[in-house]
Amino acid sequence: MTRLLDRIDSPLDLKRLKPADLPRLCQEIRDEIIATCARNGGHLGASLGAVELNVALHYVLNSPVDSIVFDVGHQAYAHKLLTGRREAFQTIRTEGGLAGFPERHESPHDAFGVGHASTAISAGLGILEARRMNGQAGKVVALVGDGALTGGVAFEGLNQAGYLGRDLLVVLNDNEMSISPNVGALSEWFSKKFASRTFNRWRRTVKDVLTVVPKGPEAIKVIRHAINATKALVTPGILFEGLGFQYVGPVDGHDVVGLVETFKKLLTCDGPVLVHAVTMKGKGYRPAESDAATRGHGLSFFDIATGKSVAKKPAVKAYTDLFAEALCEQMEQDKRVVAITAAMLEGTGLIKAKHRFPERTYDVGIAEQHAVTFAAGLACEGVRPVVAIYSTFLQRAYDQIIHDVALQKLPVTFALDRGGLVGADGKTHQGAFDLAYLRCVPNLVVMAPSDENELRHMLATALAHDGPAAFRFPRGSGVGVQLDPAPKVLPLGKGRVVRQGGARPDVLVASIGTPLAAALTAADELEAEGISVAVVDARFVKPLDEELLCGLARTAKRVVTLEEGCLEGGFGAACLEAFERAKLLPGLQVTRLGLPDEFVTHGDAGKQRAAYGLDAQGVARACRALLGDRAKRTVA
Ligand SMILES: Cc1ncc(C[n+]2csc(CCOP(=O)(O)OP(=O)(O)O)c2C)c(N)n1
Ligand SMILES: CC(=O)[C@@H](O)[C@H](O)COP(=O)(O)O
Ligand SMILES: [Mg+2]
Repeated sequence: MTRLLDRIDSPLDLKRLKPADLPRLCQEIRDEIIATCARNGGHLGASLGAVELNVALHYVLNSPVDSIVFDVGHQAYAHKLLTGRREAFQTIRTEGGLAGFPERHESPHDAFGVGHASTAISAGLGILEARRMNGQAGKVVALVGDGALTGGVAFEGLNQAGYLGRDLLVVLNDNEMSISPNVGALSEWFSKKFASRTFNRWRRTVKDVLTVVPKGPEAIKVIRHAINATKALVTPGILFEGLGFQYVGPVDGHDVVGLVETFKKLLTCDGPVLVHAVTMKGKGYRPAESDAATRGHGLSFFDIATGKSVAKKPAVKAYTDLFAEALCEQMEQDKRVVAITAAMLEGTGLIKAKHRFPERTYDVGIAEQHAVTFAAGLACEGVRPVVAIYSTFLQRAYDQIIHDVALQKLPVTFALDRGGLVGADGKTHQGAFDLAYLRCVPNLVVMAPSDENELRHMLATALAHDGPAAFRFPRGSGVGVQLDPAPKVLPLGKGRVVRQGGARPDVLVASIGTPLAAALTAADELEAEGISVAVVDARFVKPLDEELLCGLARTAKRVVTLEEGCLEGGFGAACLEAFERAKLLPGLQVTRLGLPDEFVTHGDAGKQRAAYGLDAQGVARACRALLGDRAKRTVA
């Protein structure tokens, strides 16, 4: 039997199906998502859980005249399949293939680009308002998860949407999960939904009774008051009603035919409406349903029959695990140390701390801004908070870092995971900017470890420092070095010479963070060609070891700086500023290696490193280029 899915080249084809065909289509979409994620990895659980919501919305809407604005965008796989990208879907998250998240340039049906959480309501409202101003038609639906609703910006959007009273439809996709089980008072409030089903039944009964009892105005007032009072006790709806939304729900988010009926009705309503759909993360695929926080959220390659990963197990421990162990070690020794994550217990490794020190490990929800200011408050009272957030997500909390922490010199430690290239998640998730965005903040110490030992030492250094400090480390495996017996506190602002390169090296390679390994391999290669290379591991971007770097640069006259971060304002830029201050410019030849001034797309991080010249060959090439004819002669 041919698949219904194969007949759908655009949402218009979907509308040709009968409602009764939709459950079969949903099953076909699920199979396609599972098969593709098994090959490419991807956000399986969120996408499986939102199949019916995607299908029903496209069935009733007229995209791209009408827009679905996704939150995070990791639940949009069915949307991609229904909007002319069925064939390309198998390339998702791979080099040159479809992005894992909605991207405006990829399709006119991707109304808003996304990857970070909590943006859909604000963006959707903006789109709707612009259409009103331009006299354009087009409905707007914001599809938001319960996790995303723990981010303050979602409420900022609700606040304005309720006030403006525009016809925005917000679909709350409530699976009681963020990546881990959703946390917080809001999440507990939502769990009242089951009680609210009972309430809805009771309200219907009361309405039936009211049709038969005599209707004096006083009696009706009393009964209405009683209904509202009861409702306040049992439904999550009053929260949204208080914000000016009409609340509908809870509805079954997997009943595609029911959803079509509900959406049809709600899209004719005036004013903002929030429909509360109850779904299950990983729906329809047992391994993802039963292990929603890990297998259900995001996976690399897996075996469809068992759901077990078939990705090669790395021989060396990941930096994330090492960081988590180092943090537990510090928490063990110092009761003042607490750990904070913004909904990323698994991703940051803090789940280890949560198990060992539940009272001192906080998951604050997808609320990076709050995480940082909460840490600032803790630090005011002598607590030593370690805020573990991915480099890309800490961008959310920039003013909090500056205004709440650095300005007051509060001893908060920032552990930035996923610093540098991240691979398949692409543009929205690259840890490209951290060194640049942190370096310009006064009072902040900024470090990047080159291996596992350095990471442990930098955590100890940050905690020993009476002020704010940050260090960033990459996604993936460490180098595999033997661990020192104990972490050490490093001298602030001091780099280390890892390779002397003789009394008069031909080139200085100044490296920050894990690219050091590439610098050392390049130096070996160049030495075999008769080129002597000094290699410095700067350790600190701020304070920068200007004395060391300028001293060596003065001798070598040629410098290659190396970082896995943006060139604009990053480590290399810091070195240039130092050289300028030391009056070494002009007179010094400097090549800066790093990420270019563009958003780096999804692909294989290793290949991307090579393409940007950040691997050993790239470093060697840059050194040879600085030596020009001399290098050519030596190589010849
Ligand atoms: C600002 C930000 N912080 C953290 C993340 C990482 N993250 C991706 S999905 C997710 C959970 C989202 O939960 P929810 O919105 O309920 O969607 P679900 O996965 O349950 O469908 C988190 C924390 C992110 N994308 N953006
Ligand atoms: C959707 C999202 O933002 C995260 O789930 C992200 O994909 C995490 O990726 P890793 O934890 O595998 O780096
Ligand atoms: Mg959720």
